Amino acid sequence: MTGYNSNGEVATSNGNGHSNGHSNGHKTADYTAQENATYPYEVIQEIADFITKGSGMRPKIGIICGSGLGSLAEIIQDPKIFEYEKIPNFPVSTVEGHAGKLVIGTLEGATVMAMQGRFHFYEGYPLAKCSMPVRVMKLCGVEYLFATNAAGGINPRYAVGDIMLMHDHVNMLGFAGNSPLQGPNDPRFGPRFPALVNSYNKELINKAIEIGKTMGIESNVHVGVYSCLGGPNYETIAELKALRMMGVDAVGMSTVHEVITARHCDMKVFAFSLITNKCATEYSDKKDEEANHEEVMAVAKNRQKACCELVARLVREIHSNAAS
Ligand SMILES: O=P(O)(O)O[C@@H]1C[C@H](O)[C@@H](CO)O1
Ligand code: HPA
Repeated sequence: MTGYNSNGEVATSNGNGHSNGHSNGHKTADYTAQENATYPYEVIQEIADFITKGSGMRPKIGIICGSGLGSLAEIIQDPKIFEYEKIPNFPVSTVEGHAGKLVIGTLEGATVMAMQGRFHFYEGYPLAKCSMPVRVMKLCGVEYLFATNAAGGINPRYAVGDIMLMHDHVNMLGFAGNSPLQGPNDPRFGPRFPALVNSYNKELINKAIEIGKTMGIESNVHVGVYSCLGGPNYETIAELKALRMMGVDAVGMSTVHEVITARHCDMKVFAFSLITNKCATEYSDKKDEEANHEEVMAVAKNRQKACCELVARLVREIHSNAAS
């Protein structure tokens, strides 16, 4: 099978389907040359076949779990679990709070696949590689992408633990000339120049607002604009001020390239940020106002129940509407 080895060269996998180039047990990013970052359709198809044949399932909804939100995948029943390391040509997760497992099974009657662990630009992966699993989902049969993330709240009205339903984004990596769609375009995935207005499905946002009301958390649910920066460093005060002036409500290091890839191949997208920290937009010497990953993980753990419930109820809505 054709793939890429850790030097970015075209490689042929061995008998057990491994060609990830990380056999020494270290979880380090599998560096791939930029020119090889766009996976050919056939390679994506092989990965999708590996998953659908291995699980005997064709999921309709794909879920990407954000930092510390891997428990979203633990509510899936009768799961078939694939470790990323065992999936041919799949990258590996290198970040704490991203387990590196693909979980396929049933949630509220629907067949879903969830990524417990996503790939970030700061891990050393090109954007096309970060969002390649979205194309795998598409060829597995996924029609709806749910993407979740941990983010810093810039909107002063947001509190730690709130949920922001994404209705738009500002693609800062795109401003810098980076896109997951760079390189040759394969029209079997989508058009060369996709439009991104209305990327976030309004019907799903409205349903999620209603679900928030029935959960009694309506005052903790917002609708806002997310921006992705490259990371891994958190933002400076000047950057946060600039983002706020641009209309950004929450900032993180993911999701946008996944959404672009999903919209390119015509998936319906629902995404939300869990606000894990408030971003200071004024200068201060207070150490406790500095963002840190431990706090992000701790807040995510505290709020995982509400996040799981929101996801499960929205999946139920989609499934019951499709069945009726
Ligand atoms: O994968 P997400 O976007 O949820 O993770 C956020 C961004 C960084 O990876 C990390 C920073 O604490 O959390
Ligand atoms: N900035 C960027 N990414 C984040 C943050 C933040 O404040 N919190 C969680 N992920």
